[in-house]
Amino acid sequence: MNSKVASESKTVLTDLVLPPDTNFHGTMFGGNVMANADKVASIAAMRHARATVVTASSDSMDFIAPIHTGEAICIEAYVTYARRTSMEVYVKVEAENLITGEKRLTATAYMTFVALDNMGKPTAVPKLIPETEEEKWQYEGAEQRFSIRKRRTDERKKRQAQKEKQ
Ligand SMILES: CCCCCCCCCCCCCCCC(=O)SCCNC(=O)CCNC(=O)[C@H](O)C(C)(C)COP(=O)(O)OP(=O)(O)OC[C@H]1O[C@@H](n2cnc3c(N)ncnc32)[C@H](O)[C@@H]1OP(=O)(O)O
Repeated sequence: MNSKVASESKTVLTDLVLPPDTNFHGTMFGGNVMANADKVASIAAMRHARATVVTASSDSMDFIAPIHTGEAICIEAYVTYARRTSMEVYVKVEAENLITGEKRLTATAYMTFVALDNMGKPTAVPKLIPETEEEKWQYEGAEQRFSIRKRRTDERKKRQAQKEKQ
């Protein structure tokens, strides 16, 4: 299967944060941030795979700073690593003060998507070629993040199997 460069998957969304998107503090609901991040990241994964995808997991999403009503939410995502059928996607969420132009980092996450074929079964995706320094740094860290994720998944499967035996 062909290889693809990371920049081919890059996906960006900018939206205005309005009162219905926000909570009692006048800042954007964390759940809304996560839903938007999932949407942008899934587009990045589909651009890489050129297939439909499902979200398999999301590593912890760190909420670093709030996004206020009237600011823009800017989300950027790209594929950082491709395994056989799964892809790791890095998502970065920033807030932009539209008057001053100041941008702040507000959240980051690594999400994993699995490409599916027409039968809904996992299907192979192209390998990833990192080009920029940041892409190479992300690519090199992916193996370690994968092993942490795998340990978590294996432990869950083991506990589940033990429960089913009881
Ligand atoms: C005009 C018409 C156009 C039509 C065009 C329509 C386009 C419309 C597209 C919509 C797209 C929107 C995107 C929304 C995204 C959701 O909202 S999806 C909804 C939420 N997610 C789900 O419901 C997923 C539920 N989970 C599952 O279905 C299964 O667990 C999975 C993820 C398919 C994996 O199944 P499995 O049996 O474990 O498969 P298995 O073969 O063991 O593993 C497959 C791969 O998954 C990986 N994996 C499995 N579990 C995990 C895990 N927990 N963490 C990380 N990786 C994992 C494995 O490592 C493996 O990776 P590779 O080594 O192959 O690279």
